[in-house]
Amino acid sequence: MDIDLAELANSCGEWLRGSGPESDIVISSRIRLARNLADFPFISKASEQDRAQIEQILHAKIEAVRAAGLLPHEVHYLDVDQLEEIDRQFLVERHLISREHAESEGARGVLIDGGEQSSVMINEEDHLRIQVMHSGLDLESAWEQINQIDDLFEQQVNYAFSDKLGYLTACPTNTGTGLRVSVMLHLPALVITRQIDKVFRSLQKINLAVRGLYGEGSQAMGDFYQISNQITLGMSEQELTGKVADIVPVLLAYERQAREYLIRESQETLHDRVSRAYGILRTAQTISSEETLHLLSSVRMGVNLGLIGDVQIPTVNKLFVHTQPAHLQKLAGIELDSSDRNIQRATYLRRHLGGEVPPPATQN
Ligand SMILES: Nc1ncnc2c1ncn2[C@@H]1O[C@H](COP(=O)(O)OP(=O)(O)OP(=O)(O)O)[C@@H](O)[C@H]1O
Repeated sequence: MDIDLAELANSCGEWLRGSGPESDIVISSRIRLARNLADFPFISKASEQDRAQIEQILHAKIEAVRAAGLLPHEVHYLDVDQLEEIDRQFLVERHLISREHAESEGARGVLIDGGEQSSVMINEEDHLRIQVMHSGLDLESAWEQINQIDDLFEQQVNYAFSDKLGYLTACPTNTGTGLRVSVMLHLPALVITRQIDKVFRSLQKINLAVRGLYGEGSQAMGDFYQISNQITLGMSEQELTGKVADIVPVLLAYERQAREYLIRESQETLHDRVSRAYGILRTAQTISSEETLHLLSSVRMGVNLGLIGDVQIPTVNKLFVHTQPAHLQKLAGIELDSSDRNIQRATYLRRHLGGEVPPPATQN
């Protein structure tokens, strides 16, 4: 069950594969379920001993299910409490665990499938947080996959469930279905044309949440936005999935209209913005991750609009993640401080975008 994170760093997670329906704008679709064991207190009230016991029980069940050949893919279990900080950060950048899971303390783990489509966090805010991520707009099959994983766990353990309320969760906002359905959208033209706030205000009015690249409380870096349901009670899983799915075509139409407007009204300015971004990424000698995300966003839009021809979307998507701090260090195989990371990031970008890379220094 061992997984080599350095090897994993070389690949790209499923959600950034850059394929699937509407993948020019819809980066990925994610569904997660919050579940708890009936016989233990919620994590907020659990003792260290409870947490350790929950982790042991769930880990043992996973091993049993795996040994019985009931898990569809190759899976890996990681003891998150025992991981180095950089490895935990790496899993956050990969969107396989949340920042809270990386930063909290005590017995906790994560189950990851080899294709990185699914992961199950143990002892996050709830005892179990199951997630499935697919590239592009693909909520239906993500739902089918997560439903199967959920059924598998439900056959093994006794979930906290009330006939009246549904699944019981640590935070009342998740009670009921325990479901969050989200799509990660790339909306640079709505940002440039300053329409994004208006769009988000309308989404909030219909109870949809808008979050940044790393979920709750995170910034909208690289013009990536997650749109998800805010309510989990009083609606079925299908209705909640439909609510998010129904809004996506509307948002796609807005973003496409904004892109057409930019091309029609200010093509030179747009082309200049995209070309400058590409130029900086191909030539910079030192660059922060924030600036990289910002510039890659323009390049991504430029590729989709045919303004840049010699780089593909999967490459750009990969660069969004590979230039994050923990990935850079995993790829380099050494720990780097912030200023060395900026140099390493610039070198990595030049190498992957066809810029000039100096030959390795020779020793006399
Ligand atoms: N569509 C998506 N594609 C890729 N990653 C996603 C997507 N939606 C959410 N994530 C990632 O999942 C993680 C958790 O996100 P977030 O905090 O919004 O949701 P959550 O699991 O519902 O947690 P909470 O209960 O705190 O609301 C974050 O790293 C986030 O970036």
